[in-house]
Amino acid sequence: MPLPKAELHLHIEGTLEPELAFALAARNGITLPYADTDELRKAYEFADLQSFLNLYYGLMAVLRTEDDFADLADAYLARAAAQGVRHAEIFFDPQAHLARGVGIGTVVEGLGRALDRWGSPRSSEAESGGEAAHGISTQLIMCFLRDESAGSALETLEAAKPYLAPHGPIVGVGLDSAEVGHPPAKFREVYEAAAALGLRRVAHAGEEGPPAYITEALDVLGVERIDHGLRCMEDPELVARLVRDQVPLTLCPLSNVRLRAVDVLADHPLPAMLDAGLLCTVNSDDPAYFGGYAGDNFDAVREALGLAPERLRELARNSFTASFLEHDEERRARYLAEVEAYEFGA
Ligand SMILES: Nc1ncnc2[nH]cnc12
Ligand SMILES: [Zn+2]
Repeated sequence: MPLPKAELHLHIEGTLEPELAFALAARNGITLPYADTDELRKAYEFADLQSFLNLYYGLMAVLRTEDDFADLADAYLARAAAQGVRHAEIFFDPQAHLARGVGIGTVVEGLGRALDRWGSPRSSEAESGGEAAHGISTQLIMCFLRDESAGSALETLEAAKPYLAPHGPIVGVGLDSAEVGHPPAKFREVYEAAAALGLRRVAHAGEEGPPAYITEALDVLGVERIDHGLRCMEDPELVARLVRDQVPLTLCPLSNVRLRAVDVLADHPLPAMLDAGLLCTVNSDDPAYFGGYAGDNFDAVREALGLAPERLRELARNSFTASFLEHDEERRARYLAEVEAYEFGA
């Protein structure tokens, strides 16, 4: 049985496996610029974030209908459940779909169908095929593309209004896409508007961009978690602040290797970050592209960095502590109790 965990940094579009991409392309009459899944997989050699983003946005062409988004989320949730994920706060990129004529309603309604299906225990599946016996609680976080304009982000927030919590599944806003040259302050106004709507706030910062972007995301955007935050380690004062305030960092170790933020996993600063007292979590980012889902990331850091079982338990505990479960503290307590009761090697 895998260690129970929450996944807090997961782009649903980044769960599009090559097999599903080809199936959706066929369903939608789209010709992909790759002969087959092998050729597509061979293209997953990334020099940096931008080279990944180019392929990632291109492949999204196959996502057109509510059914496509439902199938995408269904496939992710099945894999995540099998790897011990109990709760997932899922990013999506509405602007990347709107640019192709796919409205936010299609995306959210489609994703929502799968999220609802997985929201409760699935004992019948466990009985029939040994699949995960538990459901997954989920929330959606809509990300603004930081290489698009602030005005476009504001329009996107406006379009999302029918789907916001507490009536809809969107609980928060995030900031993703090409980081360097697009500092957080560009999005001050839309984050203020999001706060006024009662939305939670997170942002990618310090993945490729400098530690100053992390500080700016905290000070100007008022974010509650930093996505990645890897480069905080270059600024001891910033580390001291993140430790003091216990600001969660949603690290993505396999992503960092594939996008060349670190050379090899054995060089990842995760152990030093934990030793410093940072509230680290381990997540998969874009698992279809980076070689593994949440549990695979846990396994990889255990092997490459020699993390002891109690360190892994700390990471799992942190994932629930850092999750946006304030509306359901009973559930959070139940998940945390599962983490404490988990027996390694069992
Ligand atoms: N790792 C990442 N960084 C920034 N934007 C992204 N969009 C999807 N994955 C991303
Ligand atoms: Zn990300």
